[in-house]
Amino acid sequence: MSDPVIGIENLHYAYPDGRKALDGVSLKIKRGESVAVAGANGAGKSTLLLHLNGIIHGANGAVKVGGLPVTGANLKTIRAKVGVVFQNPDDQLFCPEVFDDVAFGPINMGLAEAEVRSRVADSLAAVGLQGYERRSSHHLSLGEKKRIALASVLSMQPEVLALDEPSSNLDPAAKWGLIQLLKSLDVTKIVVSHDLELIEALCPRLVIMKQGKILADGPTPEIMSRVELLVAGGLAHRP
Ligand SMILES: Nc1ncnc2c1ncn2[C@@H]1O[C@H](COP(=O)(O)OP(=O)(O)OP(=O)(O)O)[C@@H](O)[C@H]1O
Repeated sequence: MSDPVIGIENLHYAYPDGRKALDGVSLKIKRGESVAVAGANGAGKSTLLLHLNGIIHGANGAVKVGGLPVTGANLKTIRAKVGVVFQNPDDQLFCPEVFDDVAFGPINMGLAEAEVRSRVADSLAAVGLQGYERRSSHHLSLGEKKRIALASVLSMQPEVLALDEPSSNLDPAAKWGLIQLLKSLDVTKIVVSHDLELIEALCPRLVIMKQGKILADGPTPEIMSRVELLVAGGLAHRP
């Protein structure tokens, strides 16, 4: 595979308390791909995501974004390239007003005020929440908060969007709205999810993780048809 936008080579990670979360993960993702990462609770999916923009770093070059190793020295560049959207928008939104949350990344990138304003307006329009600039993030519905959290990442115009459980706790209409929105975005996507409907609708490629390792990686329809894999990966259960 030529020039992967994400290249992970034999990544190991244990949390400071010694708990092993990743045990030799290798994964290459091409520009423009939309890849789901699934697996049972505790399989290591979120830990993997946190490595992509260096929230966890220090893996000595095991993770590369556009060929650039994710290290402390490269964090600013890496974070402009990879936007991570957390499962819980309250972990992402911390400003009194929506404008400030969505403007935070562009301001941090040193962009001029006019460019910041235009990026905020464009990102809110992209998530269907035009005119929300002066609303309080903390007084929005969960579906709206998730969209604002996405806008706060889109405003940095990342090359890669990494999303942790984007559909969790959304009602069916909000979930399908989000799927259509994500489908319309022309960026590389890595989507951690247990939601088989979302995976089928959004991601042609599916990676299943188990106990810190990759158990399967291939075309979504093919992997979905292998019940034993879904059971082993904690995505389905036998009665
Ligand atoms: N901050 C932490 N400190 C210690 N161990 C942690 C920490 N965060 C996660 N772990 C452990 O690391 C392993 C992988 O966790 P991780 O959150 O990456 O799994 P996951 O696949 O995202 O699970 P879920 O589907 O429940 O979100 C688990 O055993 C978990 O208990």
